Amino acid sequence: MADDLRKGLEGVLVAESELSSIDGDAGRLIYRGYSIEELAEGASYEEVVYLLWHGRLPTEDELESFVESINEEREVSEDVLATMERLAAADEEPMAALRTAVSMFSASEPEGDADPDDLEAALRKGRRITAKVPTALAAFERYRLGEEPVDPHPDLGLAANFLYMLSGEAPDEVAAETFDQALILHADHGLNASTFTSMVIGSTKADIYSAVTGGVAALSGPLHGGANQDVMEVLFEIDESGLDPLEWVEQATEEGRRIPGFGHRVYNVKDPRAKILQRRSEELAETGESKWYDITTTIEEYLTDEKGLVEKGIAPNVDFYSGSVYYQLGIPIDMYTPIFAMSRVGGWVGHVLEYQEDNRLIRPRARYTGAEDEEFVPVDER
Ligand SMILES: CC(=O)SCCNC(=O)CCNC(=O)[C@H](O)C(C)(C)COP(=O)(O)OP(=O)(O)OC[C@H]1O[C@@H](n2cnc3c(N)ncnc32)[C@H](O)[C@@H]1OP(=O)(O)O
Ligand SMILES: O=C([O-])CC(=O)C(=O)O
Repeated sequence: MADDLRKGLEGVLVAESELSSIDGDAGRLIYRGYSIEELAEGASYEEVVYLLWHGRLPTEDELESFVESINEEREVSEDVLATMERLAAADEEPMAALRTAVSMFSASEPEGDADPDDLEAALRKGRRITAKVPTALAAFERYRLGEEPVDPHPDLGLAANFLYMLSGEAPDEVAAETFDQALILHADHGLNASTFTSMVIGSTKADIYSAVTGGVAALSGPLHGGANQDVMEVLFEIDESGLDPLEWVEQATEEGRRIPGFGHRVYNVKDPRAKILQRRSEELAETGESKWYDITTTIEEYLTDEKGLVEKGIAPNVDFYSGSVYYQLGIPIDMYTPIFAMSRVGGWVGHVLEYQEDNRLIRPRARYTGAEDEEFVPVDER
């Protein structure tokens, strides 16, 4: 058995997957062979989820019935709503509320505890989770505002409907398209920490609700999905500091601060999704507030040109520009990471089921560095 220790499992191959592939040196991302740029431009989030789950793009009819099958499952139980209301009143973090909601969804699962080897049933459950996450999240936000939840809109797709359920108003075309694109960009990304977490849970043949709940938990950390909120916090900090963004970033790097939204385990160059989101942020800045876009580009230029971070392989990741996009869409900051989760459900479900087709319990080991041959002394003699 190999004894080399790969901390953080960096570069370790643990599975084969047909879902997505990242070329970290070229800055290229594909979902099942299709470039992220083309999918972001031409597909909808539901289309991409279909692609991830079924291995090919849907026909028009297939897409229509897939969207319908998601829309039919969007309602959440009264128990979930009541819990969202209580958690909102208790000022709970949205990611924690979402984690709780996903865990609760299983209580109203119409197929009950299906056979763990029934992957078709698991996929239907995954579809129910995908459908319900936006409803639970939007309800949580409405309760926080002291408002009643808004029922899902029968004619809107997942992205537009989420914005509708947040505000009670149907979004304009630009907002709906931008948000849909953001969901596509976040849908899958190889064996990132949250996807791997879901796969580990799935590999024990625990159900898909458990696997997705674990995915939400893993995504919440600042080294992973939590970074998009941190980027916006940094932009606020800069704005409130009264410093020129350039001065701020000089000072911050001198203090050795890590800039959220920079660096990635796989990319050594700028993340292709950051490029797309940067363009969206720029477009929104043209008709709205340009401050946030300006600050982010100043930081990026400084870290690239002056600090040479990009030469060291530390470049903007997907989280760097998503914050300013969401902010301009009027989405509350602490919903950014839950939105990431809302999209990544597609990838989590896809990877868990793909792995289970040829399942092997995931169980690595640690090199033991503790004591040997200690003599046990009973507690009353210690
Ligand atoms: C959706 C996502 O999950 S994308 C990632 C979101 N997370 C962030 O944006 C948080 C900021 N970034 C980071 O903390 C890291 O880049 C990670 C966690 C994403 C990747 O980490 P790892 O691959 O483990 O790299 P690691 O943390 O070992 O850093 C390697 C080197 O790059 C430096 N570095 C990494 N990220 C940054 C950063 N954002 N700013 C400044 N320096 C950085 C580290 O200081 C380290 O330098 P050293 O070797 O001189 O000590
Ligand atoms: O791949 C990773 O390590 C992080 C991630 O989920 C992403 O970039 O979308």
